[in-house]
Amino acid sequence: MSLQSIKYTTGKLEILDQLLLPVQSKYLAVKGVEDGWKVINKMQVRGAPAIAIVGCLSLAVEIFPEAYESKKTLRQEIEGKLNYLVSARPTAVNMKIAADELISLANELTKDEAVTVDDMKQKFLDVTEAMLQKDISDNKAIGANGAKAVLESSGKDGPVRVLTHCNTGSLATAGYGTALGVVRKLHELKKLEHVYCTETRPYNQGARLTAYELVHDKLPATLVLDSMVAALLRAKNVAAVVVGADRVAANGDTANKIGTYQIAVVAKHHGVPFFVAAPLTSIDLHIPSGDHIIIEERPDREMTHVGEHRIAAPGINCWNPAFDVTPASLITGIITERGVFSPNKLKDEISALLEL
Ligand SMILES: CSC[C@H]1O[C@H](OP(=O)(O)O)[C@H](O)[C@@H]1O
Repeated sequence: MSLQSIKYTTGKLEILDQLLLPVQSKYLAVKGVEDGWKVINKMQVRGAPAIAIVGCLSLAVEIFPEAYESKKTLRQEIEGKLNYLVSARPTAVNMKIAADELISLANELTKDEAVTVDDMKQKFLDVTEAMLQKDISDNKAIGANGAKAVLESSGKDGPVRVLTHCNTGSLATAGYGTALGVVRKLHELKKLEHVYCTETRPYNQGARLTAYELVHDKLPATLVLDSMVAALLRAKNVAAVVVGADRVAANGDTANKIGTYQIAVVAKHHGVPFFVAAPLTSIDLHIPSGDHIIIEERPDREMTHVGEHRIAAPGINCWNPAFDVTPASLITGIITERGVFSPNKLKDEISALLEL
């Protein structure tokens, strides 16, 4: 059983094909940007941070063996290929933020006459490769900040029961995870009584991926159906809900896996604190509210079939949005590597942190 979603050494990138989990653990070679776009679009690799990392590394392995005649040529290659990778999936912002930062870097290096084209290529490789370790360290900080926030909100010193949705662990990131990083930290602190994970139809990130991670780590966990959340919060003394994010708007509205919004509504009804856990690279201060977030719609077949087995009547219409938007009013706190923010203070406090 491997929980390493991404394997990378300079010039070589492989991803764990998550469409085959939990039955088969198979790595796929990603030899360039075309491969990168395809494995992201097909959701063989998924999760906002993992998408950005695999996208950028797919460009790194493509340019590594190449010799470029000029910095202008290399800059054009970097800009064009990164913008193409952003198109693979529209909702998560991490790939877009990484692309914008790397294009800005390429522009700066192009203008710097002291920098050769080989220097520029090496700098691009160094910065993209650093994304792996930074993501893991960010997730460890998210875990620590989130565990503290969950315990404080519970009004007791634990152990606590938490609910999570979709997959936000090592299979959605470079390792450890965001919301599942909070769960892992609670367990490390001996403050996790139990974690409940939803199956997360139709891709089943919860049943296939989160359950896989929880069993691998031997955490006390129970899989529940998406339709069980209301009954669970009424009956099982859940202290908090902790979910991930694909894009957090400036006002704290959050796009996350479909089903998150209704969990937030049920949590509000039952007075259960609802936390979003995400790195700053999932926060998009350029959009004022969740109304501006593009929601990806995926193929009907992801709803009508499980593998090759049809489970829905032929001919029925389907609506398959991959995400929904939870309004900031339903969110207790947004857990990041730099701290936990109230949605209504997010923009001002993140701007101050980043000196925007
Ligand atoms: C740590 S980001 C995980 C985030 O991404 C998932 O979406 P998908 O599996 O479609 O990439 C889901 O929204 C998770 O919360």
